[in-house]
Amino acid sequence: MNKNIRIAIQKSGRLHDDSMRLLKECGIDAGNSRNQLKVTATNFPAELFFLRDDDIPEYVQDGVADIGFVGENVVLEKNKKVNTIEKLGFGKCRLSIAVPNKKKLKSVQDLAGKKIATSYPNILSAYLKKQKIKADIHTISGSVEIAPKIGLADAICDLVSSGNTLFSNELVETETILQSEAVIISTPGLAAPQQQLLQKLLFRIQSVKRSRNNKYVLLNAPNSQVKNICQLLPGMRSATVLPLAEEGWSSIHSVINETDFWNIIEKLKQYGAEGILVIPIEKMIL
Ligand SMILES: Nc1ncnc2c1ncn2[C@@H]1O[C@H](COP(=O)(O)OP(=O)(O)OP(=O)(O)O)[C@@H](O)[C@H]1O
Ligand SMILES: O=P(O)(O)OC[C@H]1O[C@H](OP(=O)(O)OP(=O)(O)O)[C@H](O)[C@@H]1O
Ligand SMILES: [Mg+2]
Repeated sequence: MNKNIRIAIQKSGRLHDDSMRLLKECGIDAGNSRNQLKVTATNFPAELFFLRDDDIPEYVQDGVADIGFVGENVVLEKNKKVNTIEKLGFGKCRLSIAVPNKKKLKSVQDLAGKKIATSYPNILSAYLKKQKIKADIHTISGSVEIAPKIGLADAICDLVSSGNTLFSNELVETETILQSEAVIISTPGLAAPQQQLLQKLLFRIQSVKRSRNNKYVLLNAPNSQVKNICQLLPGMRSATVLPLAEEGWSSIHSVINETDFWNIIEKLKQYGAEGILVIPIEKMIL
């Protein structure tokens, strides 16, 4: 019986490096795996399969791989029988409809009877059906943004992140169909040993994600403000307060969420905090 968990990762492309980095931060090392299609991790019972991202949902559905790291956009488009387990926080993008900026196609309704080029025919057709619009979907596997310019389509439906590709092809986004990021998918009916390994991996991934979203803060504050500052910085259980050598002052240590960071820093300054240090956290285990 296989004692390893088999993990499908994109071979090359947008998700490869972030997937490998995440595994590494979870203590799973695949050594120098650049040109191999299958490697065995050295310090975790895992095998990594390097595949085209389009194939990952099917391999996971069929149990060839136990789990896979892949974009939600691909999971929805392929519509295979897999379970989506966890968002990974990278590969963030959106699937949008865009039209040439000189054309008068402002709303979705204007797409009726038009030709739309996309690599996501299933997601697009479900969306158009929901909007009760009949349009002609033209499926292509890449370079979608060029389609209107070469007379292949009136509009496109493709992934957008910075918007640079749309801009340089004189396209404007009119509708967002889907927000996407990389996720873990798993095969239905995962065997017990692999289920245990998946739980172990998820525990590690959640600790890494939490640490990426939080910062360790150290600061000095007058004793009169310690209570106010501790309310602002509740930390994991509570802030740590230590006396400074200088009478009347304390050092406060805590953890804050990245998204609250600047708002809280401003308030800390108002409470007289000084010498504020903000330090990345490597792992965060509750
Ligand atoms: N511009 C982007 N910004 C952020 N994430 C993106 C972007 N474009 C795509 N992604 C995410 O990364 C995934 C992989 O994108 P990539 O362009 O590498 O795919 P691909 O060319 O189909 O690769 P493959 O050779 O494996 O088939 C996409 O499915 C999506 O989830
Ligand atoms: O909004 P932007 O930041 O410009 O990103 C969007 C582009 O990124 C993706 O392609 P990618 O660059 O991965 O190349 P590919 O088409 O070869 O997959 C996507 O298909 C868009 O073309
Ligand atoms: Mg692909």
